[in-house]
Amino acid sequence: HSNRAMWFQDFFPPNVCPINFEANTFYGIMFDAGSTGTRIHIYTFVQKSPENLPELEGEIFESVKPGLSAYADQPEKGAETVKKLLDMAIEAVPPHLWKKTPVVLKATAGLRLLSEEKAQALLLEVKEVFEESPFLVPEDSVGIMDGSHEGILAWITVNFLTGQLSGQNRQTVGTLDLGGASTQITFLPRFEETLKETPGDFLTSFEMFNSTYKLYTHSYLGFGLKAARLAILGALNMEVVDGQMFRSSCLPKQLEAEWHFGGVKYRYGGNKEGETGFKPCYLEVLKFVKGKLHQPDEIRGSSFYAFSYYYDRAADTNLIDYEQGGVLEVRDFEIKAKEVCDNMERYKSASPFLCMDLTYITALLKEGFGFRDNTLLQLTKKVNNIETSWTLGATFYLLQSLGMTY
Ligand SMILES: O=c1[nH]cnc2c1ncn2[C@@H]1O[C@H](COP(=O)(O)OP(=O)(O)O)[C@@H](O)[C@H]1O
Ligand SMILES: [Ca+2]
Repeated sequence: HSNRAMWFQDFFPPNVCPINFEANTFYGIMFDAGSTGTRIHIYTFVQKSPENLPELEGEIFESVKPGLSAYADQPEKGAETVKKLLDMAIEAVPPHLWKKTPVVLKATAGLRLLSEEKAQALLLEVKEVFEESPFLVPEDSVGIMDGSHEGILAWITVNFLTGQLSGQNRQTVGTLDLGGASTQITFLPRFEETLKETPGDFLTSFEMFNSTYKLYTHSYLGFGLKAARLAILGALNMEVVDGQMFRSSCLPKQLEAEWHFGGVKYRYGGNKEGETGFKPCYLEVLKFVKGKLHQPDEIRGSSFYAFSYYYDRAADTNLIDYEQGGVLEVRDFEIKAKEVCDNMERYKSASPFLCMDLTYITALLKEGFGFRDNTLLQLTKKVNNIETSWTLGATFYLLQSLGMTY
């Protein structure tokens, strides 16, 4: 890959000069194998001049459901879903750049929760799909990502996209990611006190764009939204007896239904005779959340970027616009949880879990992380038309390791 300036490039506007265009555009393909879906991110970069960092020009994004972990017993079928997405990259990347375009897949909590054997079988099939493709397949192109990397890379993405990693006046923002099976919190501590009171494995130093950052980050496995539902129902890690019913005051009274998760069938329903509504639901949820998470004092007064299921549930209940996102206070989730849980009949056409999900989010923020009622959350799905996902941070890291950027 050559990024040397060509003597003639000043004679053409950059978008017209064909040689210039070809020499300076490159691609990176990053797969996110999440617990609820698999996603492809195809990033385009342009190196405008040899002395500057490549600029991110755009992204093509597509996703499929369910995630790889749903194919635990059919790894070939799982890899087939990856191949379908990879076909999009064949369309998107010009053929002469295929060999120079790296492709990587990182799996998160869904595969972390599978047995080693089943997870490896899935990853092996995916690796074969990559090897058969025309793209550049680096070492370690397929694997399970460390939870701490998930948080750090999402933090890099958001702070890069909001311009906090370059120029002066850097004011980085913390990030909150709520997945299906795990949840992450990441921020740059400002106070010495925070570093002192934080367990060592919650702090990670890394280098990016010629700066070193020491971040607070932690991934809580089993605290994603879907895993939390099972825990709240009391069904997590249970030997489910055939036909056993799990009931909760967070569900509509008359509800009785089935849910398939991790290859197990669960029957669940409302408290037919007993209580329902926000109060009993919050108490149920607290039993699962309280005392389980580290609470750094410093975050109480700062604002955070929040995405994934925080975003989805806020959009589902019109707390924010689905396209634009918006700014909320922590208490807005509680107000909405009360409204939904105390009027469950009115909301049951949406999702029977809406009350439980909103109550869990409220409890996670307040009692889990220890945020204040008025802590501000910036709900964001895209910045400058780029998805706020750890995948962009991971792609920077990949390009850096391949010597395509620095
Ligand atoms: O790139 C993305 N764009 C939009 N939403 C995303 C993206 N990546 C993840 N999500 C959201 O993340 C949530 C699901 O989490 P995921 O399946 O990644 O679980 P995990 O992180 O626990 O493995 C959903 O709310 C989904 O919409
Ligand atoms: Ca995720």
